[in-house]
Order: sequence, then structure tokens, then C-alpha cells
Amino acid sequence: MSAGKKFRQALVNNKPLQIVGTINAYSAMMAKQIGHQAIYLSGGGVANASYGLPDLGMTSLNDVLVDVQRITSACDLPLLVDIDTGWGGAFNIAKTVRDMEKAGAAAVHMEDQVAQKRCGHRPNKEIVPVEEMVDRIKAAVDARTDPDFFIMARTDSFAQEGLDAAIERAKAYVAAGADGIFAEAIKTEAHYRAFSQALDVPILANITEFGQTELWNKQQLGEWGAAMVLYPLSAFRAMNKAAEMVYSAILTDGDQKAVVDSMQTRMELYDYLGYHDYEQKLDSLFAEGKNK
Ligand SMILES: C[C@](O)(C(=O)O)[C@H](CC(=O)O)C(=O)O
Ligand SMILES: [Mg+2]
Repeated sequence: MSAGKKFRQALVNNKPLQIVGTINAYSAMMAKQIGHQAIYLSGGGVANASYGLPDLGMTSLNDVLVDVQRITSACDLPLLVDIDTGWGGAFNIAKTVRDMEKAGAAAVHMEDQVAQKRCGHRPNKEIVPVEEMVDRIKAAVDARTDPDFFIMARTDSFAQEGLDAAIERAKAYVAAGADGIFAEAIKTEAHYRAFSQALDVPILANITEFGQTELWNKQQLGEWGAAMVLYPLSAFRAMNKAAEMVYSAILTDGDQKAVVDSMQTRMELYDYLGYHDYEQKLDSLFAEGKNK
């Protein structure tokens, strides 16, 4: 089954489908073993974690592809990738889609901000005219080789243009071939219901922390018509806080005794990696004559 097909299957089997951000290959393995059905690579996350940069359109296609390949090599859950604005004009967007498919991604979301983009939950975003975004979507849809590869259009227009205009944009994006709509930074039950009633493609709710949206439960969001619920940076934020505590404790206390109980143990680390299977294989293949 292609990655795109797996993503579509997960959408059918889970209403709504929870999609968790996995900042690296190991996180993706954990998410899968814990029972998640779909994972996400955040554009902001790649910029922050892999490059130490803000989420301001400074990373490129190749920067994101490296992390996509690492994750898809380690985990076979369908991966949704944040491709920001697609990184250029029609030909660049076509290349982005083909490269993402080849790298094993199942789905992408592309937004209607100007190339000099911002985080969707920050002020002063600038949006391209609807025609320009429609062209972006057509280029993306035309470029895919797997018809199941899922191309989601994200609209950042709610903040500037309001609900009705944002829905009109979403309709135009669906008419251009978008398979789903990411309604960025909408806020209330009425907003979610309006989007899902106006459109007959799956709608994504971005439940990112410390932003514009309340931390709605998946059950509520499902009732309001959301087909997907995204948690783009939740584990990453928690990992950062944990690292901060450990770095501070080591510096202040001179040892890590106070924080060791909050750490994943060596065995827990190995369990997610399937370490023992590797070790057994090594022993059965090469044990003869070694360490004896
Ligand atoms: C989803 C998002 O595009 C991301 O890059 O993860 C961000 C998330 C965030 O900054 O909290 C966004 O919503 O713009
Ligand atoms: Mg992003």
C-alpha cells in the first residue's frame, strides 16, 4: 500500500484522525508503538530543532527532505509534511511534491502565505491573492505520481479576512484539486462547524499550544466536523522543557540524581528501538569464535 493510501485509510478508520508531531525518527517510532495511526513533520519544528532557526520561511526543500527521509526510513506510519508555501513557483512546487513522494511522505500541506511566511499563530501574516494559491495547488496536484498522495491546502486568511472570506478561499482551493483543508488559527465551535459544513473534503484542526486555538478535545472537534486533529509540536515542547530541567540540574547540583527519575531508562530506550532483536541477530550471525 502506498503511503498516500495508508493516510487515506487512516482517515477512514479514525474519526477524527489524530496526527502527532514527531520531531525525529525515534519520536516517530515511539508514536507508532504507543498506538498512533499518523505522524507529522512540522516546518517550524524542522527550523527550530534541526537548524536552530525561527519559523520564518528560512528553511528550504532539502532541509525538510533530510528529516522526512530519516523519519520514513524508521517508521512506516503515514507522514504528513509541512511544506510551508511550497518553496517557489509552479516548477518548484512540482519538484517539492515529487521529492516528498519519493522520500516516502504520505501527505503535505501547503499554505497561502507569501514566501516570507510566519507561524500561523503570530500576528501580521501576509496572504497571496486567491489566484496565486489556486495556481500553487494546481501545480502540486498535477505533479503527484500517486493519485492517493494527499495534498492539503492550508489557508492562513482567517486572521486578516475573516470567516466568510476564508471559507470562500477554501472552496476555491478544493475546486483547484486540494484533497483537504487546513483551516489555520480558527477559534470557535462555530468556525469549525462553518468550515466543515461548507466543504466536503476533510478539515484539519491545528491544536497547537500557546497559540490562537483552545486545546479542544478530539471528541468535540469530531462533533464539529473536523476529520483530522494536529498536535504539531506538543512532544517537542515537552522534550525541550525536560532537557532544560536536566541541563540546569547538572549545572547546579553537579550531578543528575535529582532528575534521573524523570528520564527514560536505558531499557525503555532500547525497547522502542527493538535493540534486543538486533543483538540476538548479531549473536546468532557472528557469535562463533567471538567473546568466547
Ligand atoms: C503547524 C505549524 O505550521 C508547524 O510548523 O508546526 C505551526 C505550529 C506552531 O507554530 O505552533 C503553525 O501553526 O504555523
Ligand atoms: Mg509550519
